[in-house]
Amino acid sequence: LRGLRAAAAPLPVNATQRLPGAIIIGVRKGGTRALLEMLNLHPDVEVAKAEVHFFNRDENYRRGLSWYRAQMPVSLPGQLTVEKTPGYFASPEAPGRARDMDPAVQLLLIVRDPAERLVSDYTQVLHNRRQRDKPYPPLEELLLRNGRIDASYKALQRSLYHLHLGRWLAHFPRAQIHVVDGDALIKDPFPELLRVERFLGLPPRISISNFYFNVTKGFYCLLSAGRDKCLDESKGRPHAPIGRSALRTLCRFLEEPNRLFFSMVGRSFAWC
Ligand SMILES: Nc1ncnc2c1ncn2[C@@H]1O[C@H](COP(=O)(O)OS(=O)(=O)O)[C@@H](OP(=O)(O)O)[C@H]1O
Repeated sequence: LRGLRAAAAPLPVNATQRLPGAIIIGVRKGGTRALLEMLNLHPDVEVAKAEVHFFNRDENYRRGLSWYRAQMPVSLPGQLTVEKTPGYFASPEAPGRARDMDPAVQLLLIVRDPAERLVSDYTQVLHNRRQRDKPYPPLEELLLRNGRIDASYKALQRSLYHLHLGRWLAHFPRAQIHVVDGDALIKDPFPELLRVERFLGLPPRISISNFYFNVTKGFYCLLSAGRDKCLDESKGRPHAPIGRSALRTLCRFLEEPNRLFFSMVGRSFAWC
């Protein structure tokens, strides 16, 4: 009955759908869903539940900002609307289009060890192929050609963070992009969330008691208003295997791209 009453309660007159004030632009498999759900714990934040793919898909972009706004949740004045589409980060068109929408939009980029990210990316594609009874080559076949890294492999391209960030920095100042450490978010999410709140100019409302480690899931899950939420089984899948020598070759290949990324963001990460 309480649920029914709540559903029937009229919305305040100033409740409406608004364009996002902050966007989680990627990276794919970096922890974008976890970050969005964690931010949603904040009372001043409303999030778009589904990925919108507005700036990276022409067929959506052509529908215009009114279509984009219609994908957003209802919010009150003073609340921040947030959406996440990991495909934005590597999209050549997304940075300019996002800037055209709002040059002041706040950007969140969650990164993760790029070798680990690549394996996670491969594992997701493999899973989707298997669901449709379609074959898919082993990871090493896609990653290596004659023992050398095949730089055209899409999942590798997506791990070259410096290339993609360079395009965003051509349209936005560095200070407008907050980098979240995705590996830290897995191990200890609360400190990362505190930094995100601060960057977004939100009062600190997310508390350590909103998080608990779920041993069965093997990840932190969320507690809010007596409700318990873990991410679904597509997050935290066992990764496909990669041989030690292939991993070494990959890590060596990533050294220079990682170094370039570190100098762009002004910090370094303990990656492979
Ligand atoms: N709390 C919590 N629970 C579950 N999973 C968590 C969590 N925090 C971060 N992660 C990591 O999020 C990874 C998936 O990233 P994304 O949500 O960005 O993936 S996607 O691009 O939207 O498909 C996913 O990657 P994989 O482990 O490779 O599946 C998780 O490691």
